[in-house]
Amino acid sequence: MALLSANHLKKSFGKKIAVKDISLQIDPGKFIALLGPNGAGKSTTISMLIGTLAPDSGNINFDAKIPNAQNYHRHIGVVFQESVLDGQLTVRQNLTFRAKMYKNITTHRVEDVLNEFQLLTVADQKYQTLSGGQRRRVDIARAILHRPALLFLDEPSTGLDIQTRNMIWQILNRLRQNEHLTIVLTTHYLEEAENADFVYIIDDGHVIAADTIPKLKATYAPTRLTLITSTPDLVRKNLPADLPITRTKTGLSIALSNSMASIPILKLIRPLISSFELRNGTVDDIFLTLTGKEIR
Ligand SMILES: Nc1ncnc2c1ncn2[C@@H]1O[C@H](COP(=O)(O)OP(=O)(O)OP(=O)(O)O)[C@@H](O)[C@H]1O
Repeated sequence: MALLSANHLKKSFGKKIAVKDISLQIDPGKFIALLGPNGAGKSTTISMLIGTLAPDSGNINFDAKIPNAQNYHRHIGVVFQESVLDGQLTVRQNLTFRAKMYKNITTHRVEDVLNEFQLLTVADQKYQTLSGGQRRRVDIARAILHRPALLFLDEPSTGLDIQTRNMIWQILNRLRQNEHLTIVLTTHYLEEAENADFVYIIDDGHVIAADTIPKLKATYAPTRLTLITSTPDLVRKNLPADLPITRTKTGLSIALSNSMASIPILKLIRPLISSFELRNGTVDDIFLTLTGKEIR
């Protein structure tokens, strides 16, 4: 049973149709990415999923364990693009204040989370004096304090350096493993979507593809074997006729399902080529194939 499913969501702001038709399903324990360029409709979708914006049409269904909207917010954590914390309060005060909004969150839990997010050294520093990466860690710490089943992250890495991004993902992956946390991420960082269990590619208010990364790559961004040769016709004659081969300036290019499939091919034509190149498909290639444009 899906934790959450959305069917044919649509949302306009005046004449602007931000979300035209988005359906998606969030299964427990999974890491789901909504990938798309600026303005694709990701944040608007998240706002509808978390209940802060009502769709014009379409519906959202919750798992039976989350019977009504009042209960729903206890099961979710949200990290918004803009922080919702008080800059004048310290990190510890912000988290303690948040903890008081829930029953059963002990001081011990606040300290554990500070420790988990490596924030103890800045715990008594005002939030507004923190670096961007430290702030983001506090934002996420706030969002998971009440142990939500489902965490929404709206472009959490924008503007962060690679070390901070890696650190945040180490913590999130630990939470996924230890607490079975389900994550819904919006991003335009292709490398971030690469680790997701399932990806919805969104463009211009629509889901234009939805699948696992390996399946999306196989369909829209195959591994490509490029053969450098001065005798392309001869090489072609020596290869199975059903291979998807195209001519290039310097030889031939073959689309493959995976890199291992190149081995028998290379064995067949080894004496006829001067060199070869093997390139695995990327998430970038998927987006390019689907939309004809780069994501950023
Ligand atoms: N409150 C609003 N009023 C008018 N237009 C809006 C409003 N919110 C969003 N839009 C428009 O709807 C479209 C989708 O916006 P949305 O923020 O959902 O996209 P996004 O994919 O999250 O983009 P980004 O990655 O830049 O956050 C954009 O063209 C945006 O300008």
